[in-house]
Amino acid sequence: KRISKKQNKNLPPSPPKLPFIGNLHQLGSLPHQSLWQLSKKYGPVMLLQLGNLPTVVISSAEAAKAVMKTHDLDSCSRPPLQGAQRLTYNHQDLAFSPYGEYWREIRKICVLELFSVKRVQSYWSIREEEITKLINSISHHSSSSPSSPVDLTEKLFALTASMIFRIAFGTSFEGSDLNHNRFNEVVQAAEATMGSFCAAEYFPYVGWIFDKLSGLHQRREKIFHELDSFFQGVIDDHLNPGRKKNQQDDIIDVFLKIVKEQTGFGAAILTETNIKAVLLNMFLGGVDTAAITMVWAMAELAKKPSLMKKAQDEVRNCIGNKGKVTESDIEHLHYLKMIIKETFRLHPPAPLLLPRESISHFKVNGYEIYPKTLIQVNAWAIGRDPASWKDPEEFIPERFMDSPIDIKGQHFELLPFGSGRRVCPAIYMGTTTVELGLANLLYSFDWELPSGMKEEDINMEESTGLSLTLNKRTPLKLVPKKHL
Ligand code: HEM
Repeated sequence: KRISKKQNKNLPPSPPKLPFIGNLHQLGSLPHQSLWQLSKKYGPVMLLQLGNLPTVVISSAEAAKAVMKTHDLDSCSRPPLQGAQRLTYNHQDLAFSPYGEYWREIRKICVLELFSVKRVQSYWSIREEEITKLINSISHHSSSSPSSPVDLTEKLFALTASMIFRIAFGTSFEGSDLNHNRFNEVVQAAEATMGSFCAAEYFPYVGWIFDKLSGLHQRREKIFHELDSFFQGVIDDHLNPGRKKNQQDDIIDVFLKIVKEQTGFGAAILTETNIKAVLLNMFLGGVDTAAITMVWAMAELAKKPSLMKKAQDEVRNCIGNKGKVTESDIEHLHYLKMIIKETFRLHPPAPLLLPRESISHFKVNGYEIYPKTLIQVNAWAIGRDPASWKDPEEFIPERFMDSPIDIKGQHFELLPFGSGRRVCPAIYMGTTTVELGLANLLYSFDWELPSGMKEEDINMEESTGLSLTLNKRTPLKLVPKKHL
């Protein structure tokens, strides 16, 4: 109804829709790819009707700049997604909270206190210790069964989960109530239920019935209670005066100090619920994204051994016999940084970023965008746009050799972390993890394909589903040969 009232206005082009579901059936199992195909026909600013939700899809650097820079303030809210509502304590987190006083306050705390360069650097020893554990476990595998492959996907997810766990809670999995596997399962399940098809999102009034029948509602409740009681347990433990404190503040210590010292937090008061909601963002935002990036980078290098060798020569010439790469070495690894940018271009971990919602009326490329429209920026499509990239399907890190393009949201042809007010607040934390992890894998081992496999056999398909992040469909398995 809302759209038909505006029929005489200049709305973005739309593919034909079906009654009731609109364009939902056109999303397919890989929405970013389906939307990319549709954008080739309907243009870089396209209007879809997803059930009840008018949705504008942005698929060019120029249109992304118009939304995320020129009209950032008009478009920087988040839609009140039902999928995320329960798990974020009614959108009291940072990532899904609507634009307003609360979001500004919590974002300020996160940027200044939790994800600042100084804070992230203070956790250097956690990152280095966890990477040393990973290298030791791969070395052990390589000496006990020299020609068998390791599952790098599994190892790298375990690595990033352990790092974030220690940074957030000050203890490792071994010292906690929840074991490693169960914790990973719960985090993956939380992510899946956030991204999964939630009928209530698209069909208000009746959608909840489908969600009850499909079991989505019950699954979400179960995950919510498990995560909530775990987070509460760790917070209670930190509040216990008899607790033996680490030398260094973990994220819960930092938060609890803010709670204790706060005189006022905007109009409201920061509570334990807010802490739990932001902890959830850290796990859902921080574990998968860095692991996925390392997996894709290793898969691309395994497909192109000459690039793998070039990267190894760089890191080995730089580090010599030191035994491991440390964070201060990273600034010298220019080729590695180009590999990471190229990986982000072809495999942005969040291909559609996070959805935005428009707050006021504005125009993009001459088309009208109305308030309360959902906006999806297709970073995956923009990274493959031939208008911005030569040979876009090819993995060529050298394209960044003399290029000013970086990944921090100032160059709209490359947006792995988004841009504008909603840009990822943890870019430094994410890139540091990826750089250090990859550098050590390349320094410590030569990587071979499992016997009988050729480079062209490596499966580069993306995992299907409506998850917010985009993983490689099959695990990456390579044979490590210890270098030193
Ligand atoms: C390689 C690593 C990472 C990538 C590629 C990534 C990507 C993104 C993207 C695309 C967004 C949405 C931006 C937008 O809407 O324009 C985002 C937001 C966010 N990310 Fe990250 N992220 C990474 C690491 C992390 C880490 C390590 C954390 C926390 C520990 C984190 C926490 C968040 C939060 C809280 C938001 C929401 C910000 C807001 O809405 O104000 N991310 N990230």
